[in-house]
Amino acid sequence: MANEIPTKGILKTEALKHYILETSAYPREHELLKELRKATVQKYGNLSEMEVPVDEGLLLSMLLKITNAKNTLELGVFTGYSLLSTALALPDDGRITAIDIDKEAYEVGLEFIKKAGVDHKINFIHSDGIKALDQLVKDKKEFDFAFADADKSNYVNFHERLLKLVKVGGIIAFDNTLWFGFVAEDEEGVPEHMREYRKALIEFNKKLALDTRIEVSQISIGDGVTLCRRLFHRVFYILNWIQIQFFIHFISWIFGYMRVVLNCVAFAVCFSNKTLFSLLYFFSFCCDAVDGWCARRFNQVSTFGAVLDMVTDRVSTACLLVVLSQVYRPSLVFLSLLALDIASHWLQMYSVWLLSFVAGRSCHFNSDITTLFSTGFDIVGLVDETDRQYHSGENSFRLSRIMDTSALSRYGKPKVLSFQTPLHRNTLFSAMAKPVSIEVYNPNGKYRVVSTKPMPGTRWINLLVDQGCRVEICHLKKTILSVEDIINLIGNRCDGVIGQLTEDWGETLFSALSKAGGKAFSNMAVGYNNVDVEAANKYGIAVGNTPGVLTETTAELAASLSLAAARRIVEADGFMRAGLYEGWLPHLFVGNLLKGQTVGVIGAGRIGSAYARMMVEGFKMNLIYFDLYQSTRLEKFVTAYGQFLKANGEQPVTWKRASSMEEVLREADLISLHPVLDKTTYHLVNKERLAMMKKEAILVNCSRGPVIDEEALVNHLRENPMFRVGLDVFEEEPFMKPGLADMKNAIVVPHIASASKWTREGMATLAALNVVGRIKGYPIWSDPNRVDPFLNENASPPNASPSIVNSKALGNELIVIIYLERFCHSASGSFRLITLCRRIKRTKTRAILLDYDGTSMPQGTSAILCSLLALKAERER
Ligand SMILES: NC(=O)C1=CN([C@@H]2O[C@H](COP(=O)(O)OP(=O)(O)OC[C@H]3O[C@@H](n4cnc5c(N)ncnc54)[C@H](O)[C@@H]3O)[C@@H](O)[C@H]2O)C=CC1
Ligand SMILES: O=C(O)C(=O)CO
Repeated sequence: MANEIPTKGILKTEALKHYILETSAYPREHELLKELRKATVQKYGNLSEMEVPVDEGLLLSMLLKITNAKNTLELGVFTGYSLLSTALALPDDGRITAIDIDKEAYEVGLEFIKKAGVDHKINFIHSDGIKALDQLVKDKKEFDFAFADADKSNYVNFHERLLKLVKVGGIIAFDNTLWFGFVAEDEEGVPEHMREYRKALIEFNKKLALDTRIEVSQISIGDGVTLCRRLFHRVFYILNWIQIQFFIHFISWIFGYMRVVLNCVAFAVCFSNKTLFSLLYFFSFCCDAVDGWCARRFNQVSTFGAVLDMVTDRVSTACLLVVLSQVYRPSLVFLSLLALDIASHWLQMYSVWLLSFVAGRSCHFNSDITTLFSTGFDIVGLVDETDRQYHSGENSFRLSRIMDTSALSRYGKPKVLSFQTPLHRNTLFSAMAKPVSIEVYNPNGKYRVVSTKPMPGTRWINLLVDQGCRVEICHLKKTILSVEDIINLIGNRCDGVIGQLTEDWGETLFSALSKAGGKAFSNMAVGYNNVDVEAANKYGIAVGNTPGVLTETTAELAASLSLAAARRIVEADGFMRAGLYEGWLPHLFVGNLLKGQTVGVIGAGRIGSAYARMMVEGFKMNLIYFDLYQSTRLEKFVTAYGQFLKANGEQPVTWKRASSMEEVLREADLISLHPVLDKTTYHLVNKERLAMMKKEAILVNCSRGPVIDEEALVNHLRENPMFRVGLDVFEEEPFMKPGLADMKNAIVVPHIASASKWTREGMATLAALNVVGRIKGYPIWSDPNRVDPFLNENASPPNASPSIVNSKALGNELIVIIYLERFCHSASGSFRLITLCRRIKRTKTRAILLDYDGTSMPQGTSAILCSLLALKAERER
């Protein structure tokens, strides 16, 4: 009994603990964790209780994912249950520094860690905890997350070190902080061998509760886990080493007053003695007053003020020296004043180091303001003249401008700044109230490109950085940025912005961008109804969009909504989850069969055509479409597919180009809207047009919300329960018109039609290339329907902007794109290609030759070679 360890858990009953484990923990436990648990019990028997319990392992895993931790520290590994849980939760490039004095136990788990294929994430340090932590502190390592489960009597010491190692906002988790529940029991009832840790943990818990550097949450899982979120701010001072103004100010202020007092005393003494001395003292006193006035009046901004301040300062000291040496022994006076002066300067200089000593690792000094704003310091002390120009690479910042709230808030991260005047203090505090977070890549880049939102993938960032851009990504926790927010982001100097369809890009923003020297804006969207292109033209700013890359993804969502509406999938899902399903019934959720019915497409552009092809080919539907232009390729596709079906003895599909939209509405069973949103398509589907549709028709909208009059739609849905809609977009996003959410015959999703990983990464890439292309003066890709060369991750993109919607208005040069496939059918095609290539060469037009797979051929490839390649490719097909 003496060395037995009670089972872990502080819950009311064992049964409750088992309930938790059986119900939610064991079913979710990774197979290899299960095996590791068994192996630990086999080797360590009852001591295996030292291992992290399963539900705690799941908590750790979730915490790591929620916090996007990448670099973690584990202190006390034992056989590695929490280590394996962590390794499984971290991304592939995540890293764990694991420290334990017992290598043998670690090796028990290593086998399973290797089996899981996550051993590359672990750096095991076989060492005593304190020693290893000290070394990490010395090496200036930084972690997102730390898990401490080692010698409990050392928790206080671990904590101090971990606070230096875990970044601000990062989490330190201490295990066993309720020590089998013994922390709340009298010592007598606690087994002797467990008393030492009980005592240490009681002390430790008290300390944590009072520690202002952290936020604490005590979790009653296992035998207690305490989560500490590091709050302690890193202090960052921009210093001008010659004038450490903040401290000089503070101390010279004290000494200044001391001098005034001294003067007064001396003045009083001397007055009774000699009139001349009194006059000199009086003069000295005046000098001090002028000194003070100068400091306030000019705030040391103007050189004149600073010089005057300095001169009066010196004169007043000199006067004091002269006067005092008349009264007392000159050498004594001189020496004591000199000592005072030196002491004051010494203090001024060293107070900064003193501060750094007090703040420890948290205090950093630098005069590079770019680093300051990009490294995420929480407190920034500006210790300098307010109008100093800071340089960092090619970026320069005027501190006085940064002091302006709007400019400051765009840098976001620094929250508190030291200051020289109340004016600045107010500005800085109002900036603090509005924290914005900006992530910066390539701080020394030549061109400043701002993205108003983080965008998926990293290729777009890399491409911008490769082209010499400093990339600033706004992480403001606000879904829709206001015009003001974006003006702040643009700031004084900005070459280009990547924005979102939720932002209002009109006159105000284009004017601000133009003033900041901007040349390009790109929507991360194909639709650009949020952009006033005329205003952009006025300021000579290129407007980009991202066509093509989202065609199939968007069409797939339209198809999904069509099926979900036709087969009532969402309604049925809700029914099932509500526990209403009692067994199969002939009438249960009967919907529409699509095969053989007519699909209507309004707006048969890229997405509309792709959707039509999916529905025709996938579900053998007949097509009726309406568009301002004929879609020959779509018609050819349906004709060919119809012939194929016929040849196989099936009912052929048909197509029809409607002469009016109404014709589509009347005839189709399923209608999908894919036009652009402009004046002609606003409320295209209104009350009257809804009434024209079949009572059991399905309407899908993956274009833009205002294409449908949503209020009229809600009424129509209410009056026609068999009419169904699938909506991805809404008239006043993010809101739905009253009543829509209650309609069972409506399926609503939050504007996710283009939300596939590949597409969103591609959209980001196209948007970035639009912007950088224009900044660098590249020509514009003339075929936005074929943007594949820009999306090929294995090749450099062509030196062009993929899609600029106002290229004509701006008079930009277009790139001529030659598709080999168009010329490769015959020798005559090949000859035409040679002629074309020669002409292009002669006229010095920029041209890009596209191979079959969409990759661009090296510039300057000879025409003959191209045609040979074309012929060869044709033969291989
Ligand atoms: N919900 C979502 O997440 C997404 C929505 N969209 C929306 O879909 C729209 C279409 O995108 P794409 O197919 O790539 O553009 P697109 O330009 O290839 O196709 C638009 C088609 O609408 C036609 N059109 C214009 N005015 C019309 C009118 N009054 N009546 C009938 N047809 C008209 C045009 O002739 C063109 O064929 C975008 O403008 C965007 O607003 C696009 C992608 C994703
Ligand atoms: O590209 C667009 O227009 C979108 O709606 C993005 O999903």
